[in-house]
Amino acid sequence: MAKKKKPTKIEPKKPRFQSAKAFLENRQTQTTFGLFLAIFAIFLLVAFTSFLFSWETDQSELTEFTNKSSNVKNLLGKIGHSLSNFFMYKGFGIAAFILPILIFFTGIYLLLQVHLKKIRKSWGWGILGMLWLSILTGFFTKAGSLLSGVVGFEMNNYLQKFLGKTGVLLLLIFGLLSYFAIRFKINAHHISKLLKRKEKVIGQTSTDSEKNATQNDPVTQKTEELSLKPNESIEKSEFELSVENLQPTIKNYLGKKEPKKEVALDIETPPEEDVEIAIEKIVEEKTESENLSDKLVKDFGEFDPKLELGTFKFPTLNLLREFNESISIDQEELEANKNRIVETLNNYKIGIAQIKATVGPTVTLYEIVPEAGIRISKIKNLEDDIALSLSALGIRIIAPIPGKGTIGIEVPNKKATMVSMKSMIASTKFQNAQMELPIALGKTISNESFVVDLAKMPHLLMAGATGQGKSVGLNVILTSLLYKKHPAEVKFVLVDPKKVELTLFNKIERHYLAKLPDTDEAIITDTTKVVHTLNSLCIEMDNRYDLLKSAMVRNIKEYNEKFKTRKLNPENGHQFLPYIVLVIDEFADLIMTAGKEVETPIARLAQLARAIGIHLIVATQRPSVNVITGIIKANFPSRIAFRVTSKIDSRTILDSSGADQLIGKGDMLYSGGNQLVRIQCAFVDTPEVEKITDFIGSQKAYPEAHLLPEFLGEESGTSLDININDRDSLFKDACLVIVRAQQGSASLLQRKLKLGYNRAGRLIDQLEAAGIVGPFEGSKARQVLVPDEMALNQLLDNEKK
Ligand SMILES: Nc1ncnc2c1ncn2[C@@H]1O[C@H](COP(=O)(O)OP(=O)(O)OP(=O)(O)O)[C@@H](O)[C@H]1O
Repeated sequence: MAKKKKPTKIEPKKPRFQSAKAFLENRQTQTTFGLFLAIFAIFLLVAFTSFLFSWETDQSELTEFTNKSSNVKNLLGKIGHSLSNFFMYKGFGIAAFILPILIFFTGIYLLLQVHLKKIRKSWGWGILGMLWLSILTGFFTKAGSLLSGVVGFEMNNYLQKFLGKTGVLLLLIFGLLSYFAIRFKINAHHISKLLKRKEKVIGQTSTDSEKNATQNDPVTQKTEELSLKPNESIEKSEFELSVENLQPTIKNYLGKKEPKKEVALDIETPPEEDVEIAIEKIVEEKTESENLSDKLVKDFGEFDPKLELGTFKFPTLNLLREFNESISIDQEELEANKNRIVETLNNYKIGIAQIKATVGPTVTLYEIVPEAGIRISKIKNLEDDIALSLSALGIRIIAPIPGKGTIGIEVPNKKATMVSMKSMIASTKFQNAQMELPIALGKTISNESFVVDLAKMPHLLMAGATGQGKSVGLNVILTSLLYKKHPAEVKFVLVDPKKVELTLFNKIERHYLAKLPDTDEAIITDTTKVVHTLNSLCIEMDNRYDLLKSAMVRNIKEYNEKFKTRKLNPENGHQFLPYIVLVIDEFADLIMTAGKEVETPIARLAQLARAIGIHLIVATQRPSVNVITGIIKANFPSRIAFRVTSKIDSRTILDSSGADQLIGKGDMLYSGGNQLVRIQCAFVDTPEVEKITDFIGSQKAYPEAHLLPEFLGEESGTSLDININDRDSLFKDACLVIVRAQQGSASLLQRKLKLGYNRAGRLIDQLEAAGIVGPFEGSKARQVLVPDEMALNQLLDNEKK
């Protein structure tokens, strides 16, 4: 639409006109412009009409345009007069009246948002008409006449020099006839038909005998018949019909040397010269001048996922506590540490060229430039000795500091400074973070706020011995997201086997939590539900991949952008996809009770879920290899280690030592792939979290928590008539374990076969059905009914018969 209006302004290749284009396509702009054109057209019309009567008297005033004392008679003043003078006198004479008409309709079309294709055509014809009319008027008038205007007269004059008067006249006639021919699609047939119609009218007044003669003339009769509309029936006498059938229609075609095939096909058609083919009017298929989704966006604006909770208010900063966070630099402490470092290194014959201290919230980094020729590994090997001589816990030596040619020695401060959540949330870095899921973790050693994007991580593994700040860390992550993301944009799935850590988030269930259908509590505390939820998330993941595929995008961000700009039809199942953050506290506990049943879906999610916006945060107290298995580790490139008790644990989490030298209380190492960063985790207290969840919880919420797809897990069957073919693939192994141990317990199977509780329970049921173990006996293990392996084999063989 706008293309026509101002083509130069919306040149699509030039992105700098993007905003101008948006401005021109804006509904309000178009309405205003349309109104302007309509009013301007009326202005011109009045001015032109008035000009017809006043032009001669007003002519002298033209030079006095700015002179206030001079007046014109034109109803629309000097401007009206000047415009009329320009378009009529100097332009096209009375033909200029076409101009306001064209402008008026353009304005109306813009107002009504009608397709502008038609008006484009009208402008073409209008301008041609204006030229033609002005030449015509110029033909009959003298120079200086208002009828033809200067343009009309001059053009006429010019043409006459080449074509002569008669030539110009013929040209004008030709112009007029071609106009009718093109515009109204008039051809020779129409004219002949018209003439015949006239004849017919005359015929109606003639005598009966004449009428019969006409009827008997098959040619006339046929023409008339065909010129009738198809639904107009005419009664024919038998005579007429027989005459019609007798017509040797083929001869006419042969005479015209039509190709044989066509003759054969058209053999039934009446004589050609009289047949008029009714050409169905070509209906031009409606086209849209702009992309429909653009139009939708223009009319309704972009889709706003936040609209349903449009009044939602983000938690305010004053809900968070303030601490005294100014780091006090203890000059004496610094000096003493420096002296001891220099001394210790000198004892080992390591000379120092330069030393620099950076005081962080919990540790101070001494950056050392050793003298030339000193081997870095030598310093690294002296780590324990230096720590001893500095008599401090948690010395960490970074040799060399990546990206710098220096060696770092981190020494804990005597007095650690707390990093409050408030300072993190208020930091410009967090506030201005253009991230999908920004997390304000804490402050680095150089006191910089450390903000990371969970969406880029894309999953986070968190470990640390008990009491070192893991739960606080999880709360920091969740709080960061609550301060930055609208309930429509992110949903949490919380797994908390300890049942205490994340309970506070229950208050925001209908805002931020996701849960399985038909469950009461959104926060998951029992293992069976965890397995179901993980499998349900896998289904959600598959569904989301299908959506991405059908939308032809690569990730959730592109998908949501496409959805927002209304390029995806909700009727085809498309919807705005919120990010899903799955938080699992006490992962070790889960792995112990459910084993592979949780490991497999977690690994699957971790491997595939990044593109579709499902992110995992897994926390564990026990960073042993049977909890953080290779498969889990491989899929969690981002890891956080709080203080752990051994170097081995540190290696399990970070693939390097260091976490064992941390000082606890939120002191942590963050590994985002290849580099370790020491961070003092922000501190958020339970009362603070409570205030935030209260603040959010008291606001208008969705009717229910975000529902995950239903997962129909195979519940542990209790029916004893289990089909042999439906048995678990590990049934044989389970039989052997039970018979050998002579103990019918599910936990034995769990341990020996590394199974989850559910599966082990199912196996026991199958064993009972097969008569290998006895019925359930409360807390006691079931009785084993098969004494040894031989008896077992016999039993199983008998079953097959
Ligand atoms: N970032 C921090 N800044 C200051 N103190 C902290 C920080 N994080 C934790 N602490 C202190 O450590 C204590 C224990 O933290 P937290 O409850 O997070 O430990 P945890 O690792 O979750 O322990 P557990 O595994 O037993 O639940 C807190 O009560 C607090 O006093």
